[in-house]
Amino acid sequence: MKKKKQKKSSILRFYPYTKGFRGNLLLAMLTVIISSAASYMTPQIIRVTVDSVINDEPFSLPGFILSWIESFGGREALRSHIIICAAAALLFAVIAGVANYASRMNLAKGCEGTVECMRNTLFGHIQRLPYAWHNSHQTGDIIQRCTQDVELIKNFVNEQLMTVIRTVLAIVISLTLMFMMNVQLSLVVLCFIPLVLGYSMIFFVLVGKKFDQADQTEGQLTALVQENLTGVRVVRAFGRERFEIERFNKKNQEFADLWSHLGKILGVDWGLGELFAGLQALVVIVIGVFFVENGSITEGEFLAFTAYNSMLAWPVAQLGRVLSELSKTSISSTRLFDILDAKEEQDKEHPRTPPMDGDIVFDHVSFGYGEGGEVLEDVSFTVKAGTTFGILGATGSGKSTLMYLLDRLYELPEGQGRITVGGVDIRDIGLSHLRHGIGMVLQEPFLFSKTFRESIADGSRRSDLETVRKYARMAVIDDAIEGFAQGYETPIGERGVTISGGQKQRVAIARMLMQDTPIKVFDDSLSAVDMETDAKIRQSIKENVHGTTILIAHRITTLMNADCILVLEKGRVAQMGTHQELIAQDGIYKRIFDIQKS
Ligand SMILES: Nc1ncnc2c1ncn2[C@@H]1O[C@H](COP(=O)(O)OP(=O)(O)OP(=O)(O)O)[C@@H](O)[C@H]1O
Repeated sequence: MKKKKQKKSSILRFYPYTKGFRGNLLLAMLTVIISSAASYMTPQIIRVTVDSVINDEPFSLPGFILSWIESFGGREALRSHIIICAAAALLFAVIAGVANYASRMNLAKGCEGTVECMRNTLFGHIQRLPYAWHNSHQTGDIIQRCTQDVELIKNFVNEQLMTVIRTVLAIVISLTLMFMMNVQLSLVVLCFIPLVLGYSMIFFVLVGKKFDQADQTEGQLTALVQENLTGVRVVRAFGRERFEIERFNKKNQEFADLWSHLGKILGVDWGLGELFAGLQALVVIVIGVFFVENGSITEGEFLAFTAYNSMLAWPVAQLGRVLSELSKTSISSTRLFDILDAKEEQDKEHPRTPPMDGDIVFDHVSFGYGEGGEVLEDVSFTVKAGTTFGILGATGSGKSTLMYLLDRLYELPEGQGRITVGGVDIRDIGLSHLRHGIGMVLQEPFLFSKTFRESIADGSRRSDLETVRKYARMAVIDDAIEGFAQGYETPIGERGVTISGGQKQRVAIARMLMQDTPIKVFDDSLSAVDMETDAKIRQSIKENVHGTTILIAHRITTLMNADCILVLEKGRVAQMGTHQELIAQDGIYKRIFDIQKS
């Protein structure tokens, strides 16, 4: 089999997200070069001051600087105005400072803009990913990828990439200047670079496992808190507080131990880093003094040399850390591009937009979710336009799967039957058109954190109170909402009032009814309301609602008035007919009816 081209974490893949901020990023790079170059000029000023201003060595400077010094009065003028040398050092320090500021500012703007663009793209992409993809990925993991992984990449560019650029510049600029001053002493410094770099990289690769462990423990700690808060009711009901506190304390202790252990290891690294730097300085000083004595280098050059040597030590050690952290960033970018590479839901090239008020036909439909085998086997039935169609079946018989397929939350593969609405295969219908034509209320509906009025009007063009109340009355929830102090303006959800499962279902029913879709699906959505309210809602829907209605339920009373009832058994059609026809047969429907009647 041809191997799929691996392109997941290539750095070039970030390029499109920099659009609009490339100028800032480029400026950041240019100014960091200026800042680095300026800061490496100070040792040169010291060298010239010592050798050619204080002592009598000839000036070793580019021609244009020499002619400027001559026009000013030469060596003597500088000697009597030594402040000029100090001012030159200050000037370069100011240039370095201003360039550094410009670099930081542009980098922050460029990075934030790029990351904002990435987050928007990610979020938009996730909205368009198939439901199957969402079902096969953990929500917590997706959130972590969109937040922490994006942040890690941002920090890498913001901090570490700049460290790489600065260090490479430091090595190139200072070594060039050092080689220009003395080749032998430069070679001594050069020998230390791979040593410090290698040590630092090996150290951080070894310690990297501990960092991963600390990350994982942090994730577990967060998950533990999240689980505890979500399941607070169970914790209280079962008196698990002490157990939960002990569990948290244990994990927290593990986390703290890991970090204090890491602190010790990092302390060793800092200590060894200082030792390396000291050793390097010692060698340069000993050899340098020897060279000064035998006249190989001047005093000024020696001073400049020691300055460059100490300026190099720390960035080189940092570079080792950054290079070893690159693998962490590359894991994060692979995790991000895993999401971005997932295929979005797609329409056919010329999607059709037929009226959605026709017959719904399931024609020899078979479907399985993957490894678990077939969930639906050769299912065929017709829901006549404008009628109420009931679906009854045991738990796991495939009732919801039928609706997922109708809404194309899962795509029915070619060759496994057809589903049509008004004679048009749903695979040919535009996704948005199809879903706008089908309203669905699930057994455990999700309500956003809004007021009752906003929740019911969600997705509809109108949101005036009178219209909202009309649909709330249909869903038999109006009285309950009016019972709250703020009525329809009462916020629900995390920051608002907590409502019962049955109230939630009825708000969701009102929301779906208000969208007034030609097809309405109630997927076990009356399961949490009492029998009396169930009957009232069905009566109200019968009187007020037009279009095709599909009712999925376990209770026969919920379905018995439907125009046609399908009985599903282990993914197959077991029976189909009206309530009267079905109770007249000796089948599963009658058995359930008898059980529920008694
Ligand atoms: N996303 C999924 N991935 C894999 N298997 C699934 C998925 N969703 C459902 N199933 C399996 O498919 C079968 C049918 O599930 P489905 O939800 O359609 O049944 P149901 O009749 O609606 O059940 P219930 O009455 O409990 O809601 C079950 O065995 C279930 O475990």
